[in-house]
Amino acid sequence: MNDAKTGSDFPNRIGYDEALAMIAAVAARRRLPVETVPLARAAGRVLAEDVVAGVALPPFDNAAMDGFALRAADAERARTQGLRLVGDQFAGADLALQVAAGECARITTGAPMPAGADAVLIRENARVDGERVFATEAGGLRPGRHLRRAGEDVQAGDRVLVAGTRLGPAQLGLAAAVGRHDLPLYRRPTVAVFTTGDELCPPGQPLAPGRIYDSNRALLQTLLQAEGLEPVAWPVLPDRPGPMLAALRDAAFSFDVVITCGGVSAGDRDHLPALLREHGEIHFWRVRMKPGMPLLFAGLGEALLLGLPGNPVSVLATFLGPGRALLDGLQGLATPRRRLFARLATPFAKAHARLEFLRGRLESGADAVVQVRPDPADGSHRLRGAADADCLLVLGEGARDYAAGDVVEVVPLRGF
Ligand SMILES: Nc1nc2c(c(=O)[nH]1)N[C@H]1C(S)=C(S)[C@@H](COP(=O)(O)OP(=O)(O)OC[C@H]3O[C@@H](n4cnc5c(N)ncnc54)[C@H](O)[C@@H]3O)O[C@H]1N2
Ligand code: MOO
Repeated sequence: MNDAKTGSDFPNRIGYDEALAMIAAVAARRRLPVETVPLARAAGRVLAEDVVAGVALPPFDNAAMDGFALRAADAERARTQGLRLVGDQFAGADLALQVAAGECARITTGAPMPAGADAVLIRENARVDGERVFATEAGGLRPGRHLRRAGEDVQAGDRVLVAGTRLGPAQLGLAAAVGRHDLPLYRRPTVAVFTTGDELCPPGQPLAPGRIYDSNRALLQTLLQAEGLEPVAWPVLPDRPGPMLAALRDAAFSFDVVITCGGVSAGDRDHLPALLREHGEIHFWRVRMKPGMPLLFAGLGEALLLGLPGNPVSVLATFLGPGRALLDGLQGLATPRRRLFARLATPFAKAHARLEFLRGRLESGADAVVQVRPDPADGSHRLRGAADADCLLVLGEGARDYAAGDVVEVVPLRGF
C-alpha cells in the first residue's frame, strides 16, 4: 500500500499476529547477551542454559514426620512389647545409626533414615517408657510409611530447568535445592521512555489552555516496572523533527529499546514514521488492531524502537501485546505467556474487522465460570475506564457479533 507521507517500502497495516511474529523474529536476532547472576537477583529473569541437577532430591532417604524410625515388620511387636531405642537422629549430620529387628531410633522430619529402618512411627502414636518405645497405634505402618526416598523428586543428572524459562519463586528454589548459587541469564533490556507532544504538561504544574497532563509517562513506566525493568524516562519530546531525532538518537546509543508514545499517526506533526524511514529501518508501521493501529516498530542505531500511539488505552494494548513480545523475545523467553480465556457476560457487536481490545471486569461465581464484562464505553482516550477495569479482552480479527457466553481471550491488567 502506498503512503503519501512516508512511501511504503516496509510492511504496512499488517495483521496483529503478523506483527507479533515479526517482533519475535527481530528480537530473536537481537537476543541480549548472557550474564551470570546470583539467585538473589534472578527473580523474573530468563534462564539462558539448562540447569542439570548435581545432586538428587532428596539427596538421601529421610523422615517425613517427627517420631521413631523402625522396621515396618516390627509394627505388631512395637504395639505389644515395645522397641528398644538405640539413638537419636536429628536433621543434620548423619550419625550412621543402625536399626535392627526389635529396635528403633528417635528421628525428626528431614533427618536421614538409619540403616535398616524402613518406616516412621509418628510421635503422636508412640509412648516412650525409659529405653522402650511403644506404638499406641500401629495400623498403617508399612514399608515406606512417612519416608521420603532419595531421588523421588529429582535424580542427579536430571535437567530440572530448561533454557528460556522465566524464573519465579519455585524455579529459583529448585535451582538452590540442587546447589546452584548463580545462574546464566539473559541480560535485562535497558529501556528509554519518551512521551511526545507540545500539549503535554508534567503533572504538578499549572495547566495552560489547550494542554493536558502527561499520563502516558506514568502509565508506561509502571508497565515496564511490572516487567521487572528500570525504565529511564526522558524529557517530553517537542513536536519538532530536529530535537526529536537528536534525542532519539542519543537514546538509541545507550539503550536496547526505545519506547515512544504519540506522534506516530497521520497528523501533520506526527514526525516519527518519516524520521525513522529516513534515519532508521522501519520493520512495520500500522497494525490491524483497535486501539493501537498506528503502532510502529523500527530499528534506530543500535536500538529497537517501538512507537506506541498516544492515546492512553492504545498504550496499554500495544504495550501488553507487542511491547511485551519484544521484551520477552530479547530476553530469550522460550515459552509464550499463558493465555487466559473467559466467557463474555454480555453480547458485543464488533463494528469493524480489526482485532479489538476492550476494557473489562472479570467475575467468577460459585459455578466456577469466569466471565468478563466488557466496558461499553470504548474510546482509546478514556483512561478512567481502564483504571476501573481489571483486564483487557481481545476480540479477534474479522467482524463478528459476539453472544453472551462466547469465549474470548483476556489480558489481566493487575497482578500480571
Ligand atoms: N487522520 C487520521 N487521524 C488519526 C489516525 C489516522 O489513522 N488517521 N489514527 C488515530 C488513532 S487510531 C490514534 S491512536 C491516534 C494516535 O496518534 P499518535 O500516535 O500520533 O498520537 P498523538 O496524536 O500524539 O496523540 C493521540 C492522543 O493521545 C494524547 N496523548 C499523547 N501523548 C500523551 C501523553 N503522554 N499523556 C496523555 N495523553 C497523551 C494526545 O493528546 C492525543 O489526544 O491518532 C488518531 N488520528
Ligand atoms: O486505534 Mo487508536 O490507537 O484507537 O486510538
